[in-house]
Amino acid sequence: MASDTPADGRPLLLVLFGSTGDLAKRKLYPALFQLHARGLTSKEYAVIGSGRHSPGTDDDFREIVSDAVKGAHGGEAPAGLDEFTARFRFQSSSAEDGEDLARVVRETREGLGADTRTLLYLSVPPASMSGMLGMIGSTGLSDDAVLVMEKPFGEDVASACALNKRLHEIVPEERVFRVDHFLGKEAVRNLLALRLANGWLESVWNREHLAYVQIDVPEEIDIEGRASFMESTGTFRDMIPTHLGQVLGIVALDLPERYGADELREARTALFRKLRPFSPDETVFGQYEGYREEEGVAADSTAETFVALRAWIDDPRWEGVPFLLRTGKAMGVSRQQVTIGLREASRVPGADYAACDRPSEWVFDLTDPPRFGVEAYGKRPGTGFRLVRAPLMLDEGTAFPDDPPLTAYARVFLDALAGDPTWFTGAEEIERLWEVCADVQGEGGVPLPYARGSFGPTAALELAGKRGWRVPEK
Ligand SMILES: NC(=O)C1=CN([C@@H]2O[C@H](COP(=O)(O)OP(=O)(O)OC[C@H]3O[C@@H](n4cnc5c(N)ncnc54)[C@H](OP(=O)(O)O)[C@@H]3O)[C@@H](O)[C@H]2O)C=CC1
Ligand SMILES: O=C1O[C@H](COP(=O)(O)O)[C@@H](O)[C@H](O)[C@H]1O
Repeated sequence: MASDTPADGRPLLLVLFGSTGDLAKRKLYPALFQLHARGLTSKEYAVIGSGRHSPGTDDDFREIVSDAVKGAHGGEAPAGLDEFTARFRFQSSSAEDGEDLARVVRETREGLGADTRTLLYLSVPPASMSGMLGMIGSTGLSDDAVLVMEKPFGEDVASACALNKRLHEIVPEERVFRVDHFLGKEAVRNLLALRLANGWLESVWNREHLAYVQIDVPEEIDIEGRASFMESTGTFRDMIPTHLGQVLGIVALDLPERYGADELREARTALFRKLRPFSPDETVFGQYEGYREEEGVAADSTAETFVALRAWIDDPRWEGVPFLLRTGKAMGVSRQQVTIGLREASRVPGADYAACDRPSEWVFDLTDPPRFGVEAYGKRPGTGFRLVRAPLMLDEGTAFPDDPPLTAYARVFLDALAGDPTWFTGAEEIERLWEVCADVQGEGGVPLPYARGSFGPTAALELAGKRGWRVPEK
């Protein structure tokens, strides 16, 4: 396993399907540039962007890439940008027609050298994955290539199983990397590291000491032009069986005896088998006010832009501990936070607990750069014996200035280049997660409206019970 090493000396050809999409522009190009700037890619490499609609000439495409990288650098061109974009070109393709692309790939590989490694990255909507795989197989594009596939993997149990079957017809599992970029986040990996490295933590990581777990990913952004994605996929499928489900897996799994890809996957799969199927009675779908007026959205759309749910794990470690999951667009704040609430100590008469409105909580910020905090209470200096919040915070972004963290997508690329599957998802766990979701999918009916800038419908606030959701700070 060589997760932290740059790609070996072999030349690299990256073919990016969905290269004009939101993900490519906001995350993939900046991430690739981060690796390029740090010398973490192969020395010799080329990128072919693809999609059904050409953005124009290769130079037009390079401008898209260039703008995306500048966008991630405060609008300025970082050093080396031209050298980076010069490696890009565009070739159209679709599920029906991939011959021109296959020819360009062959020519580019010949130019780079016989030992060129080819990485096919599918950043296309879930409904188009299967057709694209058919084309990739029939044109021979998949021969010797590594396939990297975006989430959500399928749209339900049946389509995920069918997609896995189709995938294995064209490439063996060793060459498949199913991305869930939350598993690329330093903070998510750190969650596992903290559990592995701190015996005291693991000894209290259970129902005796923990009262609840909240996995909260509110987003201030609305759909920002991604109408067709939201209309066809919705927030539930976009986020729950994927990112929030995977984070739940890392929080709740039984620690494996070895740190390795198979062991971690098995531990998550075992946990997901114990995850009780989500119940429509404990799930709230919402849609922000004004969503139906967005361009490309149906006037009577029932797509949910928000979901909150309470989940349970049927296992002695977690019996009675609610796992609260929430995410949505156009909400009051942007955060990616795991909050673990500790059981409250009994209160000692005479001390002033007035400021202790919440129990002690461990708070993990999953954003780049990551932060980990303990919300504890201590004595307020001065007269009396008044207890106050005494938060302790480790900011990993500034803690290691010589080695700043890579973005989640830079890690995803780096791991795929190094052939390290440890932080990618497996077929079985994905299929199980869709099973857990089955009773809720399609049961949402008309989602409840919520005001832009709020924290979702009232019914969702009530799911969290008397402690409520930890309100993420601005
Ligand atoms: N945006 C984000 O923040 C994130 C997105 N993702 C995942 O990345 C994938 C892409 O999302 P995103 O970029 O937002 O989507 P967009 O709708 O913004 O872009 C989709 C891209 O795929 C191409 N595409 C669309 N339909 C087809 C088709 N039928 N066949 C081939 N190509 C097609 C589009 O080009 P053209 O129409 O020219 O073919 C476009 O380049 C999705 O699976 C999503 O879940 C994952 C993490 C974050
Ligand atoms: O996969 C997705 O994730 C993003 C949020 O992740 P981030 O860490 O990249 O901000 C979400 O906005 C998007 O809708 C979803 O498709």
